Amino acid sequence: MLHSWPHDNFLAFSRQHEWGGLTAQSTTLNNGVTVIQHDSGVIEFQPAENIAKLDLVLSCAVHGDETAPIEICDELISALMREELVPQSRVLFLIANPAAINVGRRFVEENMNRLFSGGHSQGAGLVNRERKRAKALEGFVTDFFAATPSSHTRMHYDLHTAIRDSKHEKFAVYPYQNGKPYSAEQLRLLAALDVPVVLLHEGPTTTFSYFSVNSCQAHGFTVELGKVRPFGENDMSRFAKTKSQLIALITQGANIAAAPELSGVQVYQVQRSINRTQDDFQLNFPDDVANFTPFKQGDLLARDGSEPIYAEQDGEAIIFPNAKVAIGQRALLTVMPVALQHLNIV
Ligand SMILES: O=C(O)CCC(=O)N[C@@H](CCC(=O)O)C(=O)O
Ligand SMILES: [Zn+2]
Repeated sequence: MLHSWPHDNFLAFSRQHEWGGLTAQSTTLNNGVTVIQHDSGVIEFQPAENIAKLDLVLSCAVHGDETAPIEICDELISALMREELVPQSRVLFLIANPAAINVGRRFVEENMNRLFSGGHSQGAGLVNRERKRAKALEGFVTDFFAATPSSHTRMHYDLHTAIRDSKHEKFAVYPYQNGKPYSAEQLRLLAALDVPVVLLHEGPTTTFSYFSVNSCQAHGFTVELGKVRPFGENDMSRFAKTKSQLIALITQGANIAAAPELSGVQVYQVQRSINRTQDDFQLNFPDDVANFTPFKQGDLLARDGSEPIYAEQDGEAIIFPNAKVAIGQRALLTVMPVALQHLNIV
């Protein structure tokens, strides 16, 4: 069924059609930009000529309560629709989970960011709307990147905010690279995005950003921009530098001066990804302990049933601790700082 198009706010439209399944519609703006609404929460901007040779995916609301990235994408989409911004790059915006936005929660039935790269099909016969949506989003991203030559720069920023405070307000998760080197240019672009701290995953995951790396050969990152807050409680001035860099990528492409030098980038290597396996999983530190808090070797971090979990080395720090995750899912990451010169960066 075709819906009035173009409507005056894509986020509101997407929240009205929260699980998608809509017929694609397109329009051409006065400035020659083609806009394709592939589905609810899936909108693509094609410049008349992709001068920048950058194909950029910006996703938000993989978790519905992480509102600051949703507000950023909403503002960028509206500015592009009003022709206040003229893209030189192809941009695909994904408002991943409008249903979770509508209930103000991380997810409705299942954590969408554990459903990519086949996660949506694990567990015999288990089907839910987040699994179907995750699979559909994989298709949109695959088709978006496949539509242009592999010589284009392919980038995917999956924009999040974190549940806890963090010693580093903004940081990116650099997904496992399957043995390929890390990109100096991408690290510098992240620093220019006001994201000077990077976490290197130690193996494959079922996150959205790893899907784009592993299945689309894109530069994909989970970008943590701040703290989870309800709509209207974000101090959007804290995201000004990030938003202006996103505008620069959209309007000038990745060949913009990725200003900051690598020397300003801090890198951590994930040491362990600790899953909750028992009903009685408890963290041994309070909720106000921030991401990147270091512990001493031998400190008790958590108990998984009767199994104690200790810090294995002095300075081992915690990331994303969450005792409420589903059984079998990640309850925390531990990381150690690593020197740039020890990494395979090109
Ligand atoms: O603050 C938290 O506990 C989680 C914040 C968040 O949603 N982080 C992502 C990280 C994904 C990745 O490891 O690339 C997630 O947990 O899905
Ligand atoms: Zn998130």
